Amino acid sequence: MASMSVKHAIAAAKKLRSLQERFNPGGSDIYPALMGDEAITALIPSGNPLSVHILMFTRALREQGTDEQYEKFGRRADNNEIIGTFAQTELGHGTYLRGLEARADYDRGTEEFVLNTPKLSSYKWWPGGLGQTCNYCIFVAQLYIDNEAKGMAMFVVQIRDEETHMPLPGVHVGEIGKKMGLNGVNNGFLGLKDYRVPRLNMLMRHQQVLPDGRFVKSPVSQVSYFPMVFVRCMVARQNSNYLAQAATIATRYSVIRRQSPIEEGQPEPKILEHLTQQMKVIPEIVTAVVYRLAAANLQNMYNETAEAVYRKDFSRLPELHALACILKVATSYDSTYGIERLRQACGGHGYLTAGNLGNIFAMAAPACTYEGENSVLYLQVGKILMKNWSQVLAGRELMPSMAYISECSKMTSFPQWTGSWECLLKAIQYACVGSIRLAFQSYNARVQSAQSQTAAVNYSGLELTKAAELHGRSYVAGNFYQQIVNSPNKHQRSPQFQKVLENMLELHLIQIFFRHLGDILRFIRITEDEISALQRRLEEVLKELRPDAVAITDAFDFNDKILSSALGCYDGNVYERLFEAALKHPLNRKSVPDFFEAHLKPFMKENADNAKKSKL
Ligand SMILES: CCCCCCCCCCCCCCC/C=C/C(=O)SCCNC(=O)CCNC(=O)[C@H](O)C(C)(C)COP(=O)(O)OP(=O)(O)OC[C@H]1O[C@@H](n2cnc3c(N)ncnc32)[C@H](O)[C@@H]1OP(=O)(O)O
Ligand SMILES: Cc1cc2nc3c(=O)[nH]c(=O)nc-3n(C[C@H](O)[C@H](O)[C@H](O)COP(=O)(O)OP(=O)(O)OC[C@H]3O[C@@H](n4cnc5c(N)ncnc54)[C@H](O)[C@@H]3O)c2cc1C
Repeated sequence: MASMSVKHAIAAAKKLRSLQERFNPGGSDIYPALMGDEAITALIPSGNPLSVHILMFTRALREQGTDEQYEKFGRRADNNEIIGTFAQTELGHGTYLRGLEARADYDRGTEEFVLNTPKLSSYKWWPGGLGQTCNYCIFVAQLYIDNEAKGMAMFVVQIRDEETHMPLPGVHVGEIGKKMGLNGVNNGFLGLKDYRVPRLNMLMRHQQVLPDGRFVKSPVSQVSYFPMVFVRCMVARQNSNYLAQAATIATRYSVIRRQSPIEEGQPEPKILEHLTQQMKVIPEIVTAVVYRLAAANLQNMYNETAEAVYRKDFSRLPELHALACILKVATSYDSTYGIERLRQACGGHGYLTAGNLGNIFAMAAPACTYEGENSVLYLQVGKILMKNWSQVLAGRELMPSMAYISECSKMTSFPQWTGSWECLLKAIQYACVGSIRLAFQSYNARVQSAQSQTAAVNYSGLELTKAAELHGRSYVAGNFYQQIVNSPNKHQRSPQFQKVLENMLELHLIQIFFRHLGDILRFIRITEDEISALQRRLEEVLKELRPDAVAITDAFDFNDKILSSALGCYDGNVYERLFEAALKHPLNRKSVPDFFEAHLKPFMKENADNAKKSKL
């Protein structure tokens, strides 16, 4: 599987290169070409062993290295002359970066760094492509000068000979073993023993070690985390894609499959006529659209911030960090749970490999873990919300994506309930700000009682993660509302198209309202009749969107090869394709399976003989 994936990945990389030349001739930015990568990524169902090379290794060289270092390493990496990965996580640490054990000791006598993974737990563990594909890596280690810790630093490390691909002396490298999915990625392990690299192999755009050993600190230490921010932004797009693929499959299957008459004596309807089936499938279609739009917004913000960081303007880093965390978490959680809901909506056939929903789930699910485990990132956002609440209390302005927090903080109570879109959106935002206020009271009480900030974060963790989740809902729903209601190109849309978009907005807002009804009722009085009215509107908008479900998913424009699903094929010949896939199964090559003579027949005969004996 690994070699097949590498073969496909190389074909993909060549296509990526051609896309890049088409979209971005001579440019070094891979963004425009990545638009095509969702297709490429989908075409390698066991995962792309070059993903981390493309997304992290090349970008770290460009963004963390000096211009000279880019010329020496980055250009060759961009041109795929060398293949690298991003080796940060260790067997013993993934989340707590300050606990990483790999070390780089500066030897001023030879102007080299001596790299070591001192214990088994210090081994790099997980980096994509590390096991078999890569001959280089960005090695993230704690920097030591005269045995004094200086923080994390990144080093360009060659791990395999470029000609023979043999591991170099002092390098212990290999594959970490089978996973739930992505088994074509050859995630690997890496141990280094007294492995020396020249001083100029430390990426020094933001922090430097001078030949005499003097250390020049980065103006903003967090800029070394920037490669992770980029992938978090990409995860938001990638996972909205996976959800869109699963929604396309389940929608098409739901208008082919007929089951259970709704009226006695009537013919069996398409299962999408059942209201409960509509509630399983249509909200996932809308969620895929909502996150694709949010991810596009985030990508633009990343581009702007990356350019600013390149000019040493770090002012937008905190907001990008907060949004990248919130969207990476929300899209990976909601896509993973949504794909499983869509698999279940396809009944037994959803459980067949030929339906491909299991593989899409296995591709989407690890995004809840990699690039920052989701609950850790929620806590990160919770901490940022606490800082921003202090700003609100001090009457200071907040970053644009948190401006609603200031507005809601000035409201002494929630206005008269109208049930309008603005009302629903404000309700979610108001509940978020109420949760932030409560979390802050708990957190601040702990800090005031002499608990350290870290401990206060831990013991307020449940309220902090709730506030972070509601902030994510507020941001995503607010972005969708703006795109549908206030978009500058709204007038270019046909009235019919605008109506479909507004139905999707109606469904998204009501669905989020019901998902967080408990959180909302904690801060807003809403009567039983007002809630029942929303229930009716939910049923109504599902009915309204039912005729558009297939057209919306067709607009995702996934061809059959990408969906790779007998349930979601464009021609709708589901049963023929399921049967065709079944007949291809190796066990169907013979009428009598080998295990009959070897195992089954003796087993049945032994039981028959014992039965006879017991009768005698
Ligand atoms: C269109 C195309 C379609 C798709 C194409 C294909 C796309 C495919 C995408 C995915 C492909 C698959 C590849 C997967 C590869 C996976 C790679 C990895 O997993 S790499 C390893 C990832 N590891 C992590 O993410 C580690 C998580 N831990 C952390 O980030 C940090 O430890 C922490 C944030 C949890 C804690 O940070 P720390 O510094 O230890 O402490 P503080 O929390 O106190 O933070 C201090 C200070 O820094 C600020 N901060 C933290 N992080 C950042 C950041 N990233 N950027 C900016 N600022 C940051 C934080 O807010 C604090 O600020 P302060 O003002 O001091 O309060
Ligand atoms: C498919 C895949 C690909 C990957 N690719 C790469 C790669 O290319 N390069 C790379 O460097 N890494 C890679 N990783 C590793 C990934 O980044 C880590 O797995 C991730 O950062 C989580 O760290 P961990 O595995 O140590 O989990 P842990 O941090 O040990 O998490 C275990 C549990 O502890 C909890 N926890 C941890 N810290 C806290 C805290 N402060 N507060 C509350 N709870 C906490 C977590 O929430 C979680 O529930 C990959 C992982 C996967 C699954």
